[in-house]
Amino acid sequence: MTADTPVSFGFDDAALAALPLVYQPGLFDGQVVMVSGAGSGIGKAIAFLYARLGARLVICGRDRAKLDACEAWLRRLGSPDVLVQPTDIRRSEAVAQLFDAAYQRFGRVDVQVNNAGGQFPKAALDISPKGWKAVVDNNLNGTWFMMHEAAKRWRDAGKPGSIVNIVLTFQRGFPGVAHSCAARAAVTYLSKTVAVEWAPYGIRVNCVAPGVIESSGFAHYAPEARAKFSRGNPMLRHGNVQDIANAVVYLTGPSGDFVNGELLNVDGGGILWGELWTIPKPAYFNAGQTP
Ligand SMILES: CCCCCCCCC/C=C/C(=O)SCCNC(=O)CCNC(=O)[C@H](O)C(C)(C)COP(=O)(O)OP(=O)(O)OC[C@H]1O[C@@H](n2cnc3c(N)ncnc32)[C@H](O)[C@@H]1OP(=O)(O)O
Ligand SMILES: NC(=O)C1=CN([C@@H]2O[C@H](COP(=O)(O)OP(=O)(O)OC[C@H]3O[C@@H](n4cnc5c(N)ncnc54)[C@H](OP(=O)(O)O)[C@@H]3O)[C@@H](O)[C@H]2O)C=CC1
Repeated sequence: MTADTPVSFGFDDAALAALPLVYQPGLFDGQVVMVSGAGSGIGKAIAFLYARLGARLVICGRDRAKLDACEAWLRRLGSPDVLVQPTDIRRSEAVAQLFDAAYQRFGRVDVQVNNAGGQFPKAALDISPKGWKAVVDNNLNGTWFMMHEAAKRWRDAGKPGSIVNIVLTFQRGFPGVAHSCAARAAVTYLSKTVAVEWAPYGIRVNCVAPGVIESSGFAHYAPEARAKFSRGNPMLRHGNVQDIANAVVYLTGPSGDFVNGELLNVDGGGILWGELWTIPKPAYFNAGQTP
């Protein structure tokens, strides 16, 4: 491989579409599932799986070309209908338009998966005010606009619903991504709070925390950091995007009917053992060690 060779991470679309199913086909027949960030990585895997289980899909992200490519697969995989609506989740008016379009087309939304998000690796001391705001806006405010809009419409229509927010394993802190750690912890406790407030409306709210999942998101990290990712958990390997998709379906299907306000770590035990550096590991932590 040369420096110019494009690197891709995770399954290609054909491989993703052919993974073995652990759920019954038809499980989501008649239901409408909204997935943000469905044009790539984990979000695409989630959308593919719901399509294979019979759901109609509403997919959003900022990049229409990626969403259009995904739509073609979703139809091929068995989704009876798909709405593509490019949306920046940070813009509350765009989120409202997304819901207007979804209700106009399908008259309902049953499941919302807030997967869109991300960050850049940087030592906390070096994060600029603009960079901090961009990450918090994307991951906390954007997710909130989506959840809020979904829940208002369910309450007004007297219909139940289920939300899953994709966060990250923030529980031990996360050196190199302080902005995202703060935002995802906030989303998790926001979710626990509204899981109670919205229970009277039949709305469940849960979170999934991926550990290191080999996906298109890897491209945002330095090769030196990536090379060590697989050693960041007791299983000494990456997870894959289907691990996360299966967890999301578990929470939103009949299997998750009595699960509410929960955070499900899908990380190979990474919060219990192992270290992950998205920035170079400071020499301080190697002091006194023999090579
Ligand atoms: C966590 C799990 C680990 C897990 C540990 C190991 C596993 C890793 C595997 C992957 C984990 C993932 O989460 S993968 C998911 C990764 N995917 C993503 O991050 C995609 C989504 N990310 C984004 O859209 C962006 O990067 C995001 C940070 C949110 C900002 O988007 P915006 O378009 O609003 O922002 P921009 O206009 O580009 O930039 C705004 C400011 O942000 C700062 N900024 C933005 N990108 C920057 C960069 N690469 N390096 C420095 N600074 C940057 C600058 O200050 C910018 O100001 P100016 O300088 O003035 O312009
Ligand atoms: N892969 C991993 O190991 C881990 C991933 N995660 C989280 O999982 C989620 C998916 O990541 P992954 O698939 O790996 O990486 P990707 O970079 O492939 O996915 C991020 C997705 O979010 C969308 N997105 C980002 N910002 C916005 C926005 N403002 N409005 C709408 N869509 C947006 C992007 O779409 P577009 O480009 O079209 O805007 C893209 O499809 C992210 O929240 C990520 O932080 C958490 C822990 C670990």
